[in-house]
Amino acid sequence: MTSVEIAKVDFLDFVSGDAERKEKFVQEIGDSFAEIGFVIVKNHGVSKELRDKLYEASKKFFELEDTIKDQYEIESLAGQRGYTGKKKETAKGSEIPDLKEFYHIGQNIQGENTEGYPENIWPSEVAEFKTYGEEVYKTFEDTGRNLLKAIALYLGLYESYFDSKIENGNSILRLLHYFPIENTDEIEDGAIRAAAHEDINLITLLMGGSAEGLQAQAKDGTWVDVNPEPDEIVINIGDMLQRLTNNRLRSTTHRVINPRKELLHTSRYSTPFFLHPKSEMDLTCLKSCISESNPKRYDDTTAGNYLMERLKELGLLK
Ligand SMILES: O=C(O)CCC(=O)C(=O)O
Ligand SMILES: [Fe+2]
Repeated sequence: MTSVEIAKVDFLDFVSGDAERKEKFVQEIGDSFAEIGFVIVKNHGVSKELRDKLYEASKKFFELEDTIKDQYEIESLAGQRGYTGKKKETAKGSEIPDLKEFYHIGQNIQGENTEGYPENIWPSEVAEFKTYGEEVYKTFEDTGRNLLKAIALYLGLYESYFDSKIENGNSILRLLHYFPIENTDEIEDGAIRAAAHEDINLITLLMGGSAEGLQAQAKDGTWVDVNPEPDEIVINIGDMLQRLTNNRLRSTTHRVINPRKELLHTSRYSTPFFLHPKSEMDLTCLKSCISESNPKRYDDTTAGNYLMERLKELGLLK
């Protein structure tokens, strides 16, 4: 059995202005997304300084008492903004809640057309949370737009194909904390940090797993460790892009496993950015991805309807 390689690429190759480097980048990420659904990217645009600042702010928030954090959990928002408490989210198909808590920051558009986008919630105890959260959100929107340009080229579409579809899209920045477990009696048998799941959105940009644990499932079922360097981010394909490309690009199942017993009492922090389009984006499978050997696998739908369906499955929307 050959081991599966997740491509490591340099984002500067895509924006270098050198056609050959650009073409190589497109091919490498596309092939890796088609094979394992993941790539690792360096020089992605979020500076070390900004990364560190967001991490500090996140740490400061999650170290607050649960009773304070609970004030930022607003049930009517279905987890789309603000805090979601410990052991609340259960992966699709799993019975046991994940060992995590998280905070969601969403799209912030000024003026008209804010329909469907609830306002963000900011914790008054950690003022920097808003400053750095918004800055990382914007940077990831830019990096994500560029990565989608590369993906469009790989698929034979025009480079800016996704631009209008993701402008002011419904993306979410998730500050995640896998909390320390002092005593294994506190956790249900089989509970892990994040049970096996697929992401719902177009692509995910994941920053700064402060500890190991992320694994992606290869086609043959084996679990592959995903361990980027601190200055790299992990990109993976979500279900919306898998659907649009009729499975040509893979939305790979992934999970975060628990550390060994001696390290269970330590935290793990990470920050995924779930890049979503606007709700009206048509997710009908691309004609170029349908063939006799790969017949159309999905019914036509829009991003908005698909998201509702998935949130209901997660028990977040009634
Ligand atoms: O924490 C990680 O490394 C991955 C998180 C993840 O997969 C998710 O929140 O969807
Ligand atoms: Fe995920």
